[in-house]
Amino acid sequence: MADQPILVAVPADTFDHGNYRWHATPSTYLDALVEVAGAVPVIVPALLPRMTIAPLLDRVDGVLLTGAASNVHPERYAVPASRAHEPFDPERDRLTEALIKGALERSLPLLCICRGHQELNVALGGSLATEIQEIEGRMDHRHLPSHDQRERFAIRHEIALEPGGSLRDIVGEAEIRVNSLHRQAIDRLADGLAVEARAPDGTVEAVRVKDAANFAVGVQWHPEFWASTDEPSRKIFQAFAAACRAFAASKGRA
Ligand SMILES: N[C@@H](CCC(=O)NCCCC(=O)O)C(=O)O
Repeated sequence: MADQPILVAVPADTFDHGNYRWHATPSTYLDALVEVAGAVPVIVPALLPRMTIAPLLDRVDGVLLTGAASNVHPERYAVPASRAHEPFDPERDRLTEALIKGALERSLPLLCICRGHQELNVALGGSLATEIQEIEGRMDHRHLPSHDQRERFAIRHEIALEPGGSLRDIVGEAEIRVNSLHRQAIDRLADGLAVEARAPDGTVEAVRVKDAANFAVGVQWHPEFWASTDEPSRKIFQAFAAACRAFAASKGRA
C-alpha cells in the first residue's frame, strides 16, 4: 500500500455553456493539488440531493473548497437576496455545505479558499457582508480590471497572521502579502471559528475551525495561484497535503 497518492475532493461550480449544464472547476486549484500537494483531485458534481456524497467522503483523504465569482445565497445566512448579492450558484451552495459538514464529522483535512472560506463561515452559522469596498473604512479587495490572469492575481495587500495561530506557525512569518479577488467578506464570525489573519482594514483573511481534530482552515486569498513560486502559498498547500497523508495513513491507505 506504500506511496498511494492522496485523494482530495474538490466541488464543481455549475453553469450553462453551449447547449449543456456544466459541473467544472478552474485548473489552478487542480494544478496546485497535483504539483505542490502531490494529490489526485476528485471533482465532485453539484448534484445534491439527487446523489449522496457520503460514499465519496468515506474514500477521500481531504477536501479543498475553491473560489468562484458566484456568491453564497444570502438566505443561507438569513439575509434577503438583492442584486448586490448576485450571481448565485445554489447547486454549489448545497454541495459545499455537505462537504464542509461531512469533512468535519470525519476529521478530514479541509482547506477552504475565497468563496470556500466564506462558505465555511456560513456553514457554521456566520454571515457575510457584500460590496465591502463600499463600506466606510474598508479597502477595495477586488482584483485589477484585467484579462491577464497574472495581473488579476497580483499581490495586492498585506495581512497580519495572528500570534499563536496555526497559520502563523505553518507560514513562519507574522505578515505576508496576498492577492485579493473578492467583494464579499465575513461579517458575523461563526462561533466555531477562530480568526487566523486580518487585512489592515480588519477584514477576516483566514480562519481555523476551533475544535477540529485535523487541519481545517479558510483563507480569503488564493494560495493556489502562486503555490509553486510563492513560499507562504506553497507552505499552506504542503501543510494541507501533510494532513491528508497522515489521514490516509490513519485509514491504512498510505
Ligand atoms: N464571490 C465571492 C468569493 C470570491 C472568490 O472566490 N473569488 C474568486 C474569483 C476568481 C476569479 O474571478 O477569477 C466574493 O466576491 O467575495
